[in-house]
Amino acid sequence: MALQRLQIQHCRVFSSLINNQLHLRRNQSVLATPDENPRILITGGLGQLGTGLAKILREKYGKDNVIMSDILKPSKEVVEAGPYIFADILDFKCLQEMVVTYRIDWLIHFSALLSAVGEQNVPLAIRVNIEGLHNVMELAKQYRLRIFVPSTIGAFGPESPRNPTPNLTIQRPKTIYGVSKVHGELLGEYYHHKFGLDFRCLRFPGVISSDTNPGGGTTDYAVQIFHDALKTRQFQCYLKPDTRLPMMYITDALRSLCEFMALPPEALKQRTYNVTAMSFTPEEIVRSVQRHVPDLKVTYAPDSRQQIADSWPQVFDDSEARAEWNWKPQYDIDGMVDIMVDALRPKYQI
Ligand SMILES: NC(=O)c1ccc[n+]([C@@H]2O[C@H](COP(=O)([O-])OP(=O)(O)OC[C@H]3O[C@@H](n4cnc5c(N)ncnc54)[C@H](O)[C@@H]3O)[C@@H](O)[C@H]2O)c1
Ligand SMILES: C[C@@H](O)[C@H](N)C(=O)O
Repeated sequence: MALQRLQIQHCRVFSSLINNQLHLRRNQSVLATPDENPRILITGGLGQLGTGLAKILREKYGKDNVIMSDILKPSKEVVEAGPYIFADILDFKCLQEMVVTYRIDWLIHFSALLSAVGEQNVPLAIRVNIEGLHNVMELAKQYRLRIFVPSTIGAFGPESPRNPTPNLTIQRPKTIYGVSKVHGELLGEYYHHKFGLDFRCLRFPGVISSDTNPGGGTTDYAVQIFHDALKTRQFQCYLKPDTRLPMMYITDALRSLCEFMALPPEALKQRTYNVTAMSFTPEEIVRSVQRHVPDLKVTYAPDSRQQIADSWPQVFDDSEARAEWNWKPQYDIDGMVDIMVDALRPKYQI
């Protein structure tokens, strides 16, 4: 099948003579963001969120209707699961070729450097998180795509109310990650008002999952604790024991995204919503994990991530998502810990 032959390929420059406006006119009728059977492109698809989302969307919309892209070498499992294409988010032509070739309707933009790694390489974070965003936003405008760009609790700063942090409040983040996310929120809303772009954005808290390694965030201690507890029964936490942060189990996070993306445009009163499920501190998750691993020993050695965490929301107010499109999480801290331990226990054979 032609589609299968295209699964792994380096993107070629489609044509130096492509006229974007001509494409826009030709494709307007066929790329009309259908709600029932959209063709979906996920950028940064091999990360923590993309891996799980592709499975859900492929079950719902069909394997060949969900195109994964990233700059990482894919595993055999990824290749066999459906179309995967190498695509650097900084390469506009490459992204454009994917959108045209696969007749994409929805673009889920996950390529990013997260908060802690972003602080280690600010120029790269600016390129990937801001220039990359400009590329996908422009593509979505030109080809009339429905576009999802995740934001984060990291889009707030110490001047924001931290307990709780409402949907609309002052945003003065102190990381390049947060600055790039506020830029994304504002640019998306601007494109929506100016050009009618169907831009959608959820601000996620720390997401906890078992099937991929997290990509260098400040909340990732809440994933690492499971691996260390099951493997060595010892865990060193880089945050202080009483650092409270909003969190969410991945099943809830991805369900919120799928429900939000499936809403008809007229059902949305706003374009950017807070979503969350729980808030806890390191000492609270330690107690919950100790229900399964009673001899777990924990030490605390705060590092530069403490300063980031101290500037972020402690409790996230997602009442507007709950009221306006019925968002409701299913996992609390103990429910999340039970499922994480069940999922990871076989890996460490205890
Ligand atoms: N995981 C969380 O806790 C969380 C919380 C809030 C928001 N988010 C947001 O969700 C999105 C996905 O997060 P994640 O946890 O899956 O991150 P991740 O770090 O696991 O994945 C990001 C992916 O982007 C890819 N990438 C990096 N540079 C790229 C480039 N030049 N071109 C193309 N791809 C590139 C990486 O290879 C990686 O697979 C991000 O925008 C992140 O800010 C995540
Ligand atoms: C919170 C979220 O954006 C990510 N997990 C980070 O800590 O950077």
